[in-house]
Amino acid sequence: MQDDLSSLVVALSKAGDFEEAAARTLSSLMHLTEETIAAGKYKGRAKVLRGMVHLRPSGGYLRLAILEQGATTVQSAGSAGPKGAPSLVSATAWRSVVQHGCPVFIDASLGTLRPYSPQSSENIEEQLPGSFNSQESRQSFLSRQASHVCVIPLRTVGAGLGGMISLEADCPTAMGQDFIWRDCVERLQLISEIASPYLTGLPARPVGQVEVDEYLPVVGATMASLLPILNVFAQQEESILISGATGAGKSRLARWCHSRSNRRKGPFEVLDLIAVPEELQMAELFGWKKGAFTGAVKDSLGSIGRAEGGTLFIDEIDKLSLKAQAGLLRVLEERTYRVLGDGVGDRPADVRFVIGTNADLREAVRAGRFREDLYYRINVLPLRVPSLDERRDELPMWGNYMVNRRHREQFPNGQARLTPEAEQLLSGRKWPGNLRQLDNIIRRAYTLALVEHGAVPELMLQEGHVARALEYEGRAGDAADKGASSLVEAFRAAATAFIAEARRRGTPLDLAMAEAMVGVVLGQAVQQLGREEAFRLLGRENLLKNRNHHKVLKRELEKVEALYKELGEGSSPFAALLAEDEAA
Ligand SMILES: Nc1ncnc2c1ncn2[C@@H]1O[C@H](COP(=O)(O)OP(=O)(O)OP(=O)(O)O)[C@@H](O)[C@H]1O
Repeated sequence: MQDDLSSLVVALSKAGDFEEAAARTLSSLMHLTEETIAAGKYKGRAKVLRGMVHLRPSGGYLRLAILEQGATTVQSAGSAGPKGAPSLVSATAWRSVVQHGCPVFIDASLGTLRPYSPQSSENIEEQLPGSFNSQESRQSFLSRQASHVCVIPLRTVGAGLGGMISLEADCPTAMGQDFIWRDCVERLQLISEIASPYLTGLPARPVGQVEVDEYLPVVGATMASLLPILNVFAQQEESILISGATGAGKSRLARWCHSRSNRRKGPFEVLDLIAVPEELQMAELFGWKKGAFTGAVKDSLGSIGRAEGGTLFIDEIDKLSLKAQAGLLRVLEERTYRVLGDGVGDRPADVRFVIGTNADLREAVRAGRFREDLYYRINVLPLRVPSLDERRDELPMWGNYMVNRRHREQFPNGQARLTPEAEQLLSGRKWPGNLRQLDNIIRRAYTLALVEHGAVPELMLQEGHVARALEYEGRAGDAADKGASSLVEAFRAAATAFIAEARRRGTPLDLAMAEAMVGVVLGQAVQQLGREEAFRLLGRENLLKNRNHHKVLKRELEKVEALYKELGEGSSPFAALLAEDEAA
């Protein structure tokens, strides 16, 4: 063992990248496992199948390497291998090492796991947790002949759990019995500890040519290192959890995953929970039959039904009510769902889920707002989208891409570019609002450039254009970044709610009703601030001066009134105001 360890240390110190370190480590671990089998009662009856290194620092997957028995190089996320993307299900393994903080032995045939404790030889056996009860993870192990699995936490210096190593063996005769893991686990742990700094510290092997498309048009160094994992995730059937700051590009990445999946010919549906009131979430998810509740005038498909054969992206998952969480968990586990008010029974859910969040779901679990079993169930393939500030090398490329994309809407064969000085200006500042904020600045700068140069096919965005766009943003105050995007968000939320209502009703809602939004803002402002202050704040002081404000307020509030009536909601909260104005 001493010699083996010395040669492992030498090999690791020479390793140039993560893949090489993973191959050395896994081959040592598998070799030790084989020796242990050969020395025990399962000699000749057990086979070591493969080992995997999963790097999962907080937030998401970073790297994955798989060493199949007999191979000398790892199959990494970037090299899918002859059988396509490697199957990755590790929800159970991950959950158990996080929960127990020690090696865990899984008996996949029996569906049980045992945390290893050196102090006690007691076998405290547990049923495999949540996600495993669904049979899915268990089936995944069994489908690759893995009857027994040993999972070892991968610790990083000072940073806690950085990932795990799993070793899979095939030994049907050991079903329900203590397999060999207990005999070698401490040595397996020692090897893993020695390898940990190399596995977590070495860079990934550079990927070759990166293919870009409209959903991921710009790939800098940070995103390039995530692409292999993303590629593998895209091709799995399990749920992907995409976390990241607002505006960082989660929904585009979800689309990218769909476009690279086997379901790409199917629909891509989005359910943005920020726009769906809690009481409508179940209906939005599952759909309903006519008469299922008041207002359900005809049958309607829910998001799951509409995503049949494709992908459903559920954004802002932390907004899901506890009741709807139970419903979603059932879909994920059973792969069936029931339409509200449907007496016929369950329907199969042929849908792949991609989940988006910018909230800390672990915190939500701790606070009791999010079900722990659902958290682990959707956390099978986690990915954290880095913020724009974490991938600053992309800034000039994004700037050019965004301006050119806009320009080509007018001039399909034209070109718009940023000057090097303008690029530098973008690169020199922080982007708390991420891609969305950058897009807004580029849009403003583009308009300024058009005003100056006219609509010409070849357009240059100069430093001055970008500076003025930034200045404009600055003038609106430091809170502008947040304010502008949250105001847009608020409008977007209102629009999504409008669409959701139109769908829920099953009867057409006239688009003209959306115009009532102006009246809602105006009415609300007048109620909150008084007439004069409200008109001043909303830039309509002139109406006060020429005494046209009564007429305008009346016109806008009538639209609101009509909307309330149409929706069967009775009088609007501005009815008294309207009566007042009519009397005036
Ligand atoms: N591939 C892209 N092409 C062009 N613009 C993009 C792209 N990705 C992101 N953006 C810009 O960034 C904005 C935010 O992108 P996206 O909606 O994907 O982010 P998000 O992380 O899902 O945001 P949120 O959490 O607020 O829903 C887009 O509206 C667009 O302006």
